[in-house]
Amino acid sequence: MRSEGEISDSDLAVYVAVGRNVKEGKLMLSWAVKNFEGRNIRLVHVHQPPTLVSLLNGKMSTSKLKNQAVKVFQEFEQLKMQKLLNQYLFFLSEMGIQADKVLTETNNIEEGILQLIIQHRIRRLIMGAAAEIFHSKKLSEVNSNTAMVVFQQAPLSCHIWFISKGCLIYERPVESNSCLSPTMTLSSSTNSGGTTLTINSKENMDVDADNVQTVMHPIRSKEEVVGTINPTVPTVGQTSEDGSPLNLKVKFREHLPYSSSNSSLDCESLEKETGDLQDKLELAMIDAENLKQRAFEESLRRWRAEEDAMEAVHKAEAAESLLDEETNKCKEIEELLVKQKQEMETMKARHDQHLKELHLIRDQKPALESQLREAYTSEKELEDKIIQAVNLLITFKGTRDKLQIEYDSAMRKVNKYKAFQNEDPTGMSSAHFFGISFSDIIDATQTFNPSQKIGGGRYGSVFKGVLSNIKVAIKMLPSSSSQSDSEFKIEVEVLSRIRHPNLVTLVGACPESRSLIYEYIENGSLEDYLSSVAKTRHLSWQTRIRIAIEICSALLFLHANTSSCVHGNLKPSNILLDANFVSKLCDFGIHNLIPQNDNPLINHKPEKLAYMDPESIENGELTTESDVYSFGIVLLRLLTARPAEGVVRDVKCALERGNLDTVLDMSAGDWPLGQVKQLAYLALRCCERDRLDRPDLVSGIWAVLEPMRESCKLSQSTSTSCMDSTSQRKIPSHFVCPIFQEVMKDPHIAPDGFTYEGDAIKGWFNSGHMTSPMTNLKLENCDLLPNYALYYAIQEWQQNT
Ligand SMILES: Nc1ncnc2c1ncn2[C@@H]1O[C@H](COP(=O)(O)OP(=O)(O)OP(=O)(O)O)[C@@H](O)[C@H]1O
Repeated sequence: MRSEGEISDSDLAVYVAVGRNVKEGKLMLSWAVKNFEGRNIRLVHVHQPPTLVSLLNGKMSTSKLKNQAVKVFQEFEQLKMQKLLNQYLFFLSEMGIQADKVLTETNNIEEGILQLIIQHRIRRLIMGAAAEIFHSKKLSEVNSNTAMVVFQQAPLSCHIWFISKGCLIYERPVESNSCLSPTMTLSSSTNSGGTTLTINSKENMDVDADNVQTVMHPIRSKEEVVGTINPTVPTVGQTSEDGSPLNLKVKFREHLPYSSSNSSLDCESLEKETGDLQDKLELAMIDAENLKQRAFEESLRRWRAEEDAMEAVHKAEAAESLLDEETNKCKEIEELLVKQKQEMETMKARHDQHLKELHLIRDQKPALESQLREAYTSEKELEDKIIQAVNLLITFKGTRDKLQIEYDSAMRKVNKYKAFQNEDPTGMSSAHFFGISFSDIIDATQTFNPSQKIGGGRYGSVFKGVLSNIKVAIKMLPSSSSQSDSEFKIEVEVLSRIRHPNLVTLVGACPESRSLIYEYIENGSLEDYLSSVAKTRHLSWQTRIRIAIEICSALLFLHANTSSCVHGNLKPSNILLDANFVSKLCDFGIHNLIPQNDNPLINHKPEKLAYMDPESIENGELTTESDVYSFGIVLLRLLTARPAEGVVRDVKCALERGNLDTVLDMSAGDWPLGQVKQLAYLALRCCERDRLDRPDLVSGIWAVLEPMRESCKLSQSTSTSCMDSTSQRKIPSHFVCPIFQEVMKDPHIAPDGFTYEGDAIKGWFNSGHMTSPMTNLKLENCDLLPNYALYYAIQEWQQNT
């Protein structure tokens, strides 16, 4: 408790009543700080709670509003108020002033201010002089109902400053004899007429009559208050002519302090007073207009507030519908949950069922696994059986193919044998030689005397000898052959029937010793001439071309034969030259007497392999194209006399470089380069690795060689330079009949272009042949022409020798 006369905090503090107009409030605070430096500043604020019931304006009862919405609205208003006051506090704190605040909550602002003055024993109060819209520095009077009510009803001990736009408009100083007793209490009661404030104070009972009248009289309304200030103005209840309540503005300076001295009025003063009253009435009218304006603004504010309330109601309704929706969703979710629960239970039941089945399967697993193992085993067994069966099938197929080949070969031989049984073009029979015994062979070779040996290769050794006073060459085949005697005899019989001027004649055989007996050819082999180092035995280019033609003719004959005999071993060492340098092929068809298994290629010398068709080396198969390949190499050797290995490469290079003459064997004389080039290209084509790329013997090779025959003959007859002396003394080869092998007496030209002895060729045709004895090619006719030129040449040669 504070003792009487003791100065309290509130006695010294300056209270500043601030409203919603922050700008005005801050100006007031600035004024207060400036004029009351060092004093505590306290904010006075009356919070007007939201009047929901009035805002709703009967459109909706509060009961309809959810309590929650009301609460939220109130909290929102409180927050707004706090924010407002915080702005003031912050404003002061920026000036270094820590301020307090005193608050109250009531609908009536002036009532709230009065309550706070009394409650906090306020001695110094600063407040706005005008309503919010009327604030002005030029304001000369208090222009606010609130200010007027506070002015009128505040305890006289409270000094009040009325401020507008930061300027002091009016000041109500403290009455010298006024004081507020600490025991003073404030009671307020509300009746239908408005608020009544009563200050109960013993001391107040002693103050002068004017003050009592001002402060102690119950106040029923603002108008009544105003009316009590000046008895000359109209009293409460008075209305203006337009019916609006008269709200009279009081000019404080005129009325305060109030003077009670009334003297008798004379007429002049009465008129003056009437004039004053009229002025006041006009002022009151203006005030009434202002009030009307304010009432309109109030209505606007209220309308906005109503709008806000309606919005809040809508929000509340929306929230309610949202709530309903959420409730419905909740229900749906609950239903869904129930459904899912049921599904879960069903699934669980199924899961249990599956689990049971799984257990059952697990129990059966070992049995199934053993079954599977058994199945695997039987599958493997079956697979093995299938593989075996397939292998067996392959073996059977191979055997069948082999048998088929053997059968075909046998059939061919049978056909060959049959064909040759009917053929004996020369009328020569060699059958009498087939009974040659091994002892005859021993005698003929002088027991294989090495001096009698004239050759030897992979097909055995060759001895010269004499049988029945005939010079023969005996070829001793390898004795290890797996061929039976009967097979050997058949093959030999077939070979012995192949007769051609350019083939060495097989005259007999000894199956016992596996030996073949050939006519003896005097002049050695072509290899002897080509590889002669001393070049003492050289061949002219004409002879070489003729040999090539003869060999081609012999091959044509072999290939065109009904049994289509492949030579299979064509090389210069198997081309023998007789006394007239007529070439004769030996060893033809010998590969049929020595099966390939008995004659591995591995034993071949590289020089000999060079003549072999690369394809036949790879697959062991001999074809007519194999002979073409060998012929190509022989031809290249005739041209170059170079070793068989590398001759293809050498000639190719020379042709590419355009200097073929550098690789030619110049011991043959002056090669006709045109023909040589032609022959070189032909030979290279024969040596193509792919069989299909090689030329055909008839259309590709014979067609090139045949035209060279005549030119070659003419050159040979005119040229003597390249012929050795021995050959000049010998019978010219073209004087000899290809069939009889004798100098012709009656030479005739046949349709194949060759000249034969008249009787020999006629006998050939008469025995039913329509082919050439030289080429075995079919002849168009059997017309013969006497070759008189040759006849006279032979006559001349015979006379000379
Ligand atoms: N009928 C024959 N008249 C004269 N000499 C012959 C006769 N047959 C073969 N010769 C001579 O025997 C040689 C060797 O011939 P043979 O065919 O056995 O051996 P090769 O050709 O070198 O080898 P391969 O056995 O591989 O054919 C011939 O070069 C030739 O000199």
